[in-house]
Parts: sequence; C-alpha cells; structure tokens
Amino acid sequence: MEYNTAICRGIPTSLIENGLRLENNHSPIDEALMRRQHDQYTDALKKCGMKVIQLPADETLPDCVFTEDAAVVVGKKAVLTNQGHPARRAEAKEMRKALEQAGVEVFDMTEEPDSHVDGGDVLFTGSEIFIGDSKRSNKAGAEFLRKSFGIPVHQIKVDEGLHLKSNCSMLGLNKIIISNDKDGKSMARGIIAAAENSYTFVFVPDIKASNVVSFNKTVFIPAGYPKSREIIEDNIAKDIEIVELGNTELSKVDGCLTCCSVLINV
Ligand SMILES: NC(=O)NCCC[C@H](N)C(=O)O
Ligand SMILES: [Zn+2]
Repeated sequence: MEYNTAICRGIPTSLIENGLRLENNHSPIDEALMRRQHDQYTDALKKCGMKVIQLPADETLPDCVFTEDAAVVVGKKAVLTNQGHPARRAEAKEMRKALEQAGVEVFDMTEEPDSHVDGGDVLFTGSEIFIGDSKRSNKAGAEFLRKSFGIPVHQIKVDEGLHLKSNCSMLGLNKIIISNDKDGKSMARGIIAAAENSYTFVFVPDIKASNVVSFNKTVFIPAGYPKSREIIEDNIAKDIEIVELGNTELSKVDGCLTCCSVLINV
C-alpha cells in the first residue's frame, strides 16, 4: 500500500521498568541500544521519503512509543482507539493532535467505554479488516471500526500472543505473511474462513519475522532471521527493497516493527 506520512513517538525511560510485558518475558533492556534501534527505524522511514510526525515521549505513559495501538487509519479516516489496557488509554490525547495535524477525519472510540481496540490487533488488507479477538480488543471495538470505516471487519481468535499482528502482517497486495506455528496456522484458518477476498499466505519459521512493515516499494523486516528473510525475498517483487532493522530491545516489551508507527496517505 502507498503511504507518505508516519506518526511515531519518543521512548520514555519509564518503559524500561514499567513497560507492559507478557508474563513469560523478563529480559533486561539495553537502553542505549533500544534508542539507537528506534532512531534507525525513524531514519529509515525518512530515507524512504516518508514525512514523520514525531510526538514527544511522556514519562507517565511507559508504552507510548507503540503508536500503532492508539489509532487505526483507513484512507482519510482514523479511529482514535480506546486501548485494551487502562494504563495506555491516555496515549490518545497526543495521538488525536497528530491525526488532526495529518488532516484525517477522526472517529473517537475513547467516548465508548465498553469498546476496546489496540491497533496491533488490526490487519487492514486494503479492502477489509481482520481484528484480533484478544486480551486487548473486543467485539464492540470491532463493531466501532466497521461503523466508522464502512468496510467488513472480522474477528480472529488470538490465543498465546499479545496481538493478531504478533503473528502476521501484510507483505504486499492481498499477501499475508504469517508465522508457521500453531497460532499462525490457526489464525490463517480463521482468516480464510472469514475473508471476503482471497489472500496468499507466506509462512515464515520465525514468529517475530512475521511482523513486517510493507509500504510503497519497501519492506522493513526485523534483523536476524535469515531463513525467514529468504522466504520473504522469494515472495516479493524484484523491485521491492528489503530493509533489515534491529528490534531486539523493544521486542523485550512485546513490541514489533509495525507497532512503532501509524502509516497514513494524505
Ligand atoms: N502494536 C503492538 O504490537 N504493540 C506492542 C505493545 C507492547 C506494549 N508493551 C503493550 O503490552 O501494550
Ligand atoms: Zn506489534
């Protein structure tokens, strides 16, 4: 898909101690490396010609760098989400300003206390949305997206991971990259059963490599997964450039590559 603008946010130091983590994840974060990796990410977006709207870090919001969760954008419309975890809901305030600055029409889910969506659960294929039925996103949230965007929205069960896109993402037009494990396979079955369009699935052996940022003629993939990289190379057009980005540190707080930006075409 084509995009020209990205909303990113600085990393508060509070992420290191107070960032939300899945229970099985306790490795300590290397702060300097984390900041370097995030700078490389925003630099790579700029190098690809994207305008980056950079929101300030907020120490009271440890997970605010993961901007993807605070908004869902489809064309010129955006839903400001009411995130699943209460500690993250106040991220909406700065996100609203950024969306308004970008010039999209904002639909405010934060006014509906029973609707919840994390953007990390939302896989927008260009014509329809698959949304994780997860700890963070619920049916009322899915319904809010359907009403706001006027496109089909299908809930897909998320078992182990945090979000739907912890195990999959768009690799290209109607092409979904997805992890070749039990969770990825069950998500693929759910997507096939619910889909209105047909999709090609590209299965990769590394769960983390199933989350890529594909836009214009570029695909960002996490560094360090050579087997998955080969499969990706074999399944994209020859004129698409692969950019490997280190994501070892934010990954310790369950962040993947899509999490750190909201992509918009204005
Ligand atoms: N879109 C995403 O995958 N976001 C990752 C959020 C990680 C953060 N530590 C959280 O648990 O909310
Ligand atoms: Zn993510």
